[in-house]
Amino acid sequence: MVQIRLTNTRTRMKEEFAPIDADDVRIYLCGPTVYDRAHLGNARPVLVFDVLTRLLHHVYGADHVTYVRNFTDIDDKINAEAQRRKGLGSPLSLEELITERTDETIAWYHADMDALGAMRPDHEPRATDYIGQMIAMIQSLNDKGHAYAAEGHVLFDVRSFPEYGRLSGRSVDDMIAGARVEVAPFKRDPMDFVLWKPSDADLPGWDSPWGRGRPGWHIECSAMSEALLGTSFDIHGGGIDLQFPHHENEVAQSCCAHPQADFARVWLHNEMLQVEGKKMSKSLGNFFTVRDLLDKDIPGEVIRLVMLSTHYRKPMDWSQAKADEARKTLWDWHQLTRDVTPADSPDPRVVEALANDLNTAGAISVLHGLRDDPAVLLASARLLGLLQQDAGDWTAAGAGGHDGIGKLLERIVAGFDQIRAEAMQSKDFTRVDELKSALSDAGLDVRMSKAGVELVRRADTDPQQVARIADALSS
Ligand SMILES: Nc1ncnc2c1ncn2[C@@H]1O[C@H](COP(=O)(O)OP(=O)(O)OP(=O)(O)O)[C@@H](O)[C@H]1O
Ligand SMILES: [Zn+2]
Repeated sequence: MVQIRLTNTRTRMKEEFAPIDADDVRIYLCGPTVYDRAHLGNARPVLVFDVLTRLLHHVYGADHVTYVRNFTDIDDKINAEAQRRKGLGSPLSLEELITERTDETIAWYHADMDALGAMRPDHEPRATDYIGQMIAMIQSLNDKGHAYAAEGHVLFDVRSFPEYGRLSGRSVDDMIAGARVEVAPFKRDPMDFVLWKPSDADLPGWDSPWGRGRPGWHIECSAMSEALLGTSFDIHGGGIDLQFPHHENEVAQSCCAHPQADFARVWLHNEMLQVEGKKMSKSLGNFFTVRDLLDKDIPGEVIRLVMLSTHYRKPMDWSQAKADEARKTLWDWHQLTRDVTPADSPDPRVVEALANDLNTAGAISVLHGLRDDPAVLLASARLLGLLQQDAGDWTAAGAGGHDGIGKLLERIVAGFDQIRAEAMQSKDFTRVDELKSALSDAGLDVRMSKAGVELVRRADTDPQQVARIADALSS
């Protein structure tokens, strides 16, 4: 059997992976808070865990892996959006508006992650369906002396868990010095964190032994992972930004509630997708969504290849040049593997690369060497979720051809028509001529008539150049 090795954040070592139960390998990924569209950074953990799942399926069998990814559907930002809609005069109740917002966000999330070729997890629990389990866990922490109630809140007492800080490698005192922690008069220690808090009368809340309220974010994942995977499971992951405090707090809760169990044995954290050296994030406002890219006719598969070209533990950024390169590669691979039946098994070097701490970049470079063996190329690429059967535009016949160029052409024609109209007014045709020669260089013939501009593809049409022209016209 292939030996998988993974870098465990908990031990800071690359370890040989040995599942608790090879018949049921259990993994949990912290999923999104469903208040808005996923940005490109949010897609990174999804793709990393998708490749991990595919590898586990390959090694242990698809029926012997359980993959859970939650939806956090309790959040101030969700409430704020519902209140905004109410303010705009919606006849729905606040509760209905909250459900409307979370449902639509989950539908977007599914559509966007599907477009990236990510498999749906086996379970996608919503926090609101596990409130009972959260209350029970908080109660048990309270009973064991790890939590205390104060002013309608229940707080976790970090000083009651000597290992607090081990996952992120910091002592409680260092954390207090370095972190911006919420100081509240009812906290015994500034690092104590909320397990339960009161809810305003007009906002969603649940009855509990501590009054009407709602759970803190961290307890959600502790309760949902236990409910679906048990008190000890194999791999828990997310972006490195979650290591502290979210994952540190999950460890504290779960290990104190079940001192005999391991909680998560391996912690897997992906590095950040960055924009000019900073984490792409909603709060910094330096983000674009997966949907933005898809709408610019960048196929999901191109996004996937770009993301997997960098090892998950390295920061990376997105660039048009990377997308162009990936588009070219995929175009080539799709041509090579058209009508090819995949080989029975992938190239062992691809499996080996992935088994070595998910070395996706290494696996991709092996793929580049498989041009002469399309059947093996196809089987191997599929282990990375590439060249899947339903890869969409690349193989679809029709106006767009094989590479999703159709929509780009529509945009270029619209831009061209406008430039031509302006030129007729000003009698300056420089831009029209420039555009015509750029299009010709990109492998498109331009036909102009009274009815408008028509673009005709030649055999040498270069999809990347066409995409660049379309982008330039719409910017
Ligand atoms: N720039 C990024 N690069 C890689 N992973 C990221 C990035 N930003 C967030 N993530 C990951 O995305 C997942 C969903 O996170 P979450 O829903 O908390 O994000 P968010 O709050 O919408 O995003 P943000 O961090 O931008 O405010 C988490 O696993 C998180 O670690
Ligand atoms: Zn979580």
